[in-house]
Amino acid sequence: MQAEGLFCERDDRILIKDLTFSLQAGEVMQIEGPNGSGKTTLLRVLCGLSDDFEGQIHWQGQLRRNVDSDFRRDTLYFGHLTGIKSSLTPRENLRWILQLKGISPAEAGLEAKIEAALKSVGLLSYEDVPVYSLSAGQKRRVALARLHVEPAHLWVLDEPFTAIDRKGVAELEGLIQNHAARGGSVLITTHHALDLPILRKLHLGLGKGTWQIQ
Ligand SMILES: Nc1ncnc2c1ncn2[C@@H]1O[C@H](COP(=O)(O)OP(=O)(O)OP(=O)(O)O)[C@@H](O)[C@H]1O
Repeated sequence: MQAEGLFCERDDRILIKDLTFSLQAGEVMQIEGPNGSGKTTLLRVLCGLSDDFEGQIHWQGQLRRNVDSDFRRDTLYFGHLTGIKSSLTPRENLRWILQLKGISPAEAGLEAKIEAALKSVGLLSYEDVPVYSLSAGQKRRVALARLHVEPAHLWVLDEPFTAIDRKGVAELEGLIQNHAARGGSVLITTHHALDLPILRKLHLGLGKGTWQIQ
């Protein structure tokens, strides 16, 4: 993904000014900055969830808006609202999310994959209870199970560690590392100090749209 000359303001406050960067296959980029500096806004802009910006975003060498359906198919967006439905069970949620990506529930091996994903996030024996009866951390874990089953080149993770216990944090770091090692790309916002080898940082300043890449 390449972003060129991004400019973004909200409520007359400039969040991002003249931001240019690229994210290559195998790279993890952490977007950091104080509360309200524009991290979520930037992720939403990059993913096409907000059109309120200036500048250009390219995906696989093409303007992202021209290849929007390819981009969505190849992107996993994990936001503050995780897209998990409370009335469905963890198993049903994963089936539904995969269906949205065009994967048929009848696909060979899919049920075993879903089961393995739920086991990996510590939800074995909770597969068939409605999500509304799970704890806050377990609900986030249902959403994190997507990372095990949903095929996507680009992971966009907005504060994925919220409500996750220490073991879960280490597991998620491992997942991110493996994804990058397989050639995937990751954009992540977190206030947590990440322990990952392939890590660039984009720091957003608070006010006037300043930024810095390390
Ligand atoms: N749709 C919107 N309309 C008006 N203001 C908005 C909108 N979206 C975001 N903002 C404002 O833009 C600023 C940046 O918000 P954003 O959620 O991107 O920050 P953040 O860096 O992710 O913050 P945090 O670390 O607290 O999650 C905030 O002051 C917010 O109120």
